[in-house]
Amino acid sequence: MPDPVTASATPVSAKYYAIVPAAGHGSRFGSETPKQYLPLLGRPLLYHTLAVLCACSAIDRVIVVLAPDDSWWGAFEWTSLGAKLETVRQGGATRAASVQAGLAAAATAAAGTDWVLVHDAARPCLSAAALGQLLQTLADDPVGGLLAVPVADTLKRSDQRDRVAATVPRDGLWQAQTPQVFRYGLLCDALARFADVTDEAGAMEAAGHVPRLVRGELANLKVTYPADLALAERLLATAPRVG
Ligand SMILES: Nc1ccn([C@@H]2O[C@H](COP(=O)(O)OP(=O)(O)OP(=O)(O)O)[C@@H](O)[C@H]2O)c(=O)n1
Ligand SMILES: C[C@](O)(CO)[C@H](O)COP(=O)(O)O
Repeated sequence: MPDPVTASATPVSAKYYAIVPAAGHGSRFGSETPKQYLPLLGRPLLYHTLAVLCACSAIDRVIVVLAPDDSWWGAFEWTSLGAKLETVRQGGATRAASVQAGLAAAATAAAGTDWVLVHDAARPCLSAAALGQLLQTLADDPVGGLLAVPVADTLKRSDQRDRVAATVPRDGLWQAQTPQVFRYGLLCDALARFADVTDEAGAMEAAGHVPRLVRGELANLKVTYPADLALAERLLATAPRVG
């Protein structure tokens, strides 16, 4: 069966670069060890995140953005993930700044029409199927888009005493995930102009583009609080993502 990604109509010359911002401190998680290095099924959480990207045949390079003072990366063994992996120690004060450092690292080789996938270090449960679906759906897209899931719960807005101020209509609301995949040149331009955003799609929207929402999986959760790590472990234990 042909690879659903490489068999798409994207010109063969278009390359795919993955950027993994991994320079956060995990303040909401509250651990001394940054959450991306916490153990998950015997390996650092970040290993699982990178394994799915490194195993994807369409992706040419996987650029991990570390904090300049990161003292954790060197303590682990990453060579089994293969030759696509590289690091830059230029993470910034915000996620957007870290992503921009990754984009700069790709600059010497990347063409404006190449694709760049940005994927949170803190999302270790991305499945190869969801990644393939994302790339296949966007293959002919002029702009790009992101994995997301439609909001499934009733939404409440709170007042300052944690009492309900309003019920918010959820029609048309989605939870944004990563990877977020955009044309390299468009994303560089958008983030250079609009860096006060929490995701790449936000910068693209501010620049006047209309990112496409591609339905993902709830299992692609972001490890934000300690309970998320236990959930991620159960998900990965019952459905390994790679190998
Ligand atoms: N200055 C920053 C901030 C975040 N990130 C990365 O961006 C992703 C966003 O996830 P998030 O849960 O917000 O991570 P943290 O910023 O580490 O967490 P917190 O906001 O709780 O401090 C993570 O992979 C994180 O490492 C980054 O590379 N550089
Ligand atoms: C990019 C992101 O994962 C989309 O859901 C998310 O916004 C990043 O985390 P943060 O908590 O907003 O920093």
